[in-house]
Amino acid sequence: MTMYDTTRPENAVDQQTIKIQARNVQVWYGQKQAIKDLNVEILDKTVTAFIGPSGCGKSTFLRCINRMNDTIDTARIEGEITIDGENIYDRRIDPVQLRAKVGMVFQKPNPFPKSIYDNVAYGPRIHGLARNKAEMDEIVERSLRGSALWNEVKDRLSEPGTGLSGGQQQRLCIARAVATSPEVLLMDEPCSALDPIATSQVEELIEQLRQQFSVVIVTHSMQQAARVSQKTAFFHLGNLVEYGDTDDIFTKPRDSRTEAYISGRIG
Ligand SMILES: Nc1ncnc2c1ncn2[C@@H]1O[C@H](COP(=O)(O)OP(=O)(O)OP(=O)(O)O)[C@@H](O)[C@H]1O
Repeated sequence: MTMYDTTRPENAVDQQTIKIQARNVQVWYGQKQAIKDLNVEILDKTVTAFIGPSGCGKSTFLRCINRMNDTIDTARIEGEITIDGENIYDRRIDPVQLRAKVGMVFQKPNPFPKSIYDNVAYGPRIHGLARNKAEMDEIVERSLRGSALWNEVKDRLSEPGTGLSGGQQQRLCIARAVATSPEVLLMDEPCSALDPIATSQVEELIEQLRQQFSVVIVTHSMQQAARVSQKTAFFHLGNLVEYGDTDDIFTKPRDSRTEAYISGRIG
């Protein structure tokens, strides 16, 4: 008997296509190294959880996958990250286009100070994804349905997104991220500001989203990692210590540091 439930049938990995590949990735903030020689292959149509003690580099590596670290002056990255075989740090890649393809949801729901409709329409508008109002309406509805929010907001699309509850705001942010039809969705502790009911709604949503694309989630909750992910990566002091099937990481970790973390001895 284990303390983590990894036995749900949907936790079986049924897709083996590599979506994201990182080779010899190193990241520095000024003189301080935050990621040390990281290699990993992240699968398509799979939820991958990043776990590990605070400050071990989970968010740093997550932000490498859509080049959000480009916005931090002191951050410097070496090595290679490819998505579908294409190096995302190539000079020809436009980071804004990349971020439409690799969406991100943050810890704290951060809707724009705009209407619910305009929050979702924002990305499609700047990327020219709709030719007319009818097409935009369709994208907004599809995205809100996809983030399990449509029924709650369909009669008040012109009201401010900031007027929704915390859990609704986070689902609005997920709708905003999926509106540009991304191929990868990065989630940095997406439930840490939510109550248990909103958390379970977002977790159900994650399971649906991974039918369409690759989801990578940073979480401090090992129960959550066990519930939502099929693959888990354990980080410690800037190293990716162990990566494998979630069931294996939680039931028979190979590295003593992983074992110590999941059993609550380091954290
Ligand atoms: N903008 C930044 N400037 C300088 N150092 C940073 C910056 N962001 C992160 N760091 C440092 O890089 C290291 C890794 O941080 P990171 O946020 O990636 O860890 P984490 O595992 O996501 O932590 P947490 O679980 O607490 O969010 C830490 O030592 C942190 O202090």
